[in-house]
Amino acid sequence: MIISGGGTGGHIYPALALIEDLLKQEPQSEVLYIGSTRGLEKEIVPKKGIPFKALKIQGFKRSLSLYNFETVALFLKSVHNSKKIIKDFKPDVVIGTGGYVSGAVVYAASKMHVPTMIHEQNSVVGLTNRFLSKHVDKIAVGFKDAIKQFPANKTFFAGNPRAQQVANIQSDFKWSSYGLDDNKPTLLIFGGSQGALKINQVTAEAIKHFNGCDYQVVFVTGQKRYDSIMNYIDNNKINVGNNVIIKDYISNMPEILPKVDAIIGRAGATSLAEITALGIPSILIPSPYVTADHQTKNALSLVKNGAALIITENDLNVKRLTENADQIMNNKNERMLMKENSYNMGCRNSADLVLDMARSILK
Ligand SMILES: CC(=O)N[C@H]1[C@@H](OP(=O)(O)OP(=O)(O)OC[C@H]2O[C@@H](n3ccc(=O)[nH]c3=O)[C@H](O)[C@@H]2O)O[C@H](CO)[C@@H](O)[C@@H]1O
Repeated sequence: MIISGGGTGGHIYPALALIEDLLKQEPQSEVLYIGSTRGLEKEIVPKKGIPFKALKIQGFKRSLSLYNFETVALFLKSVHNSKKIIKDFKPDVVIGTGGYVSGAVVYAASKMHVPTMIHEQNSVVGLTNRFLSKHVDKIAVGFKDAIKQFPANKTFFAGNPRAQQVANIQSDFKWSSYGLDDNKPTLLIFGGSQGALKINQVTAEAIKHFNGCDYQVVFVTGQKRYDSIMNYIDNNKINVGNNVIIKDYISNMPEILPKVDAIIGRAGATSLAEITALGIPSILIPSPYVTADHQTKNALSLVKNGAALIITENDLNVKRLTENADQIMNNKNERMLMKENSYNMGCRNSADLVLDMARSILK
C-alpha cells in the first residue's frame, strides 16, 4: 500500500492509523508513505519507522501571482515523480488522506490504473479531494454530511481511522509523569496540530484563574508557538501553578486522551473523531481560517447532539473560556452527560471499514 497525506496532523494521523491497522491484520504487507518536504509528516512519519518519501509541493494562493505558476509546475513535477515511485514500489492500492501532496500521488496512481481511494475527514470537501474525486475508485468520508458532495456511486461513510486507533489503545499513562496529580480531573487545551494564536493568548491569561481551580490543566501551544507564549508568560510575570503544565506538542496523544476529562480546542475533523471515539466532553473554538468555515460545521454536529459547547473565535475571551471550563470541570453530572452524548457519536471501526473497501477494489 502507498499512502499519502500531508501538511497537518489532521491528514497525517488517519493515514498512520490505516497503516497500523493494515500491519496488524496483515503483518507481511509492505507500506510506503509519501508526504511533502514541508509538512509535519516529515517529522512524524519517519519517527514511527515507516518508509517515507517526500515530494516538493505547495498550495495555491487566493490571489493571482507567480507563486501559483510555481505551484502548478511543482504539482506536475510531483505527479511525474510519483509515477516513478509507483512504478518502482508496485502498490496494490494507493490511498490519499488529504493535503496537496496526496493530490499528486493519487492522481498519478489513477493515471497508471492502480486502484485508488481517498479519505475525506471533514464535513466540507477540501480542494484536493474535490479534484481527486473524479479520478479515484472509492471515496471514504468521515462525516455523513460529506456524502452528497461526492459522486454517489463510489462514496461511503467510514468515520475516521484515527478514531479506531485511539479507541482501542490500552493506556497506562499517568499524569504524575508530567508532575500532575493522577486523581484530579484534567482539562486538555490545544489548538489543533499546529496550535492557535488566539487560543494560546487567552489561555495564557486564563492561567491566573486555573491556578486556583480544583481541576488541572494541560496547555499545549503547538511547536512553533511555544517560545512566544513562554516569553509572554515570563514578561507578564504570570505565575504558573502546580496544577497547570505547558507543553509545545504531545507526540503520544492516543495514550494521553483516555486520561483526559474534557478538551478545549479547535474543531478539526480528526480531533473530533478522537473526542467522539472516547466520549470526551469538549468546548470547541472552530478556526475561522479554513475552507468554507468547515470547522464550524464539524463543531455544530457535536453541539447539536449535546456533546460539546461552542465559542466562536470572535467571542473568545478569558471570562468566556474560564466560565465554560468551570461549568464542565466543576460539574461531574454535566460532564458525564456530555461524555455519553459524545461517545454515542463515535465510529470506532473506521480503519477496518476503509481497509475492507480498499480490498474490494484490488485487481
Ligand atoms: C488549520 C487547518 O487547516 N486545520 C485543518 C487540519 O487541522 P489539524 O491538523 O489541526 O487537524 P485536527 O484537529 O483534525 O487533528 C489534529 C491531530 O493532531 C493531533 N495532535 C495535536 C496536537 C498535539 O500536540 N499532538 C497531536 O498529536 C491530534 O490528536 C489530532 O490527531 O486538518 C483537519 C482534518 O482534515 C481539518 O478539519 C482542519 O480544519
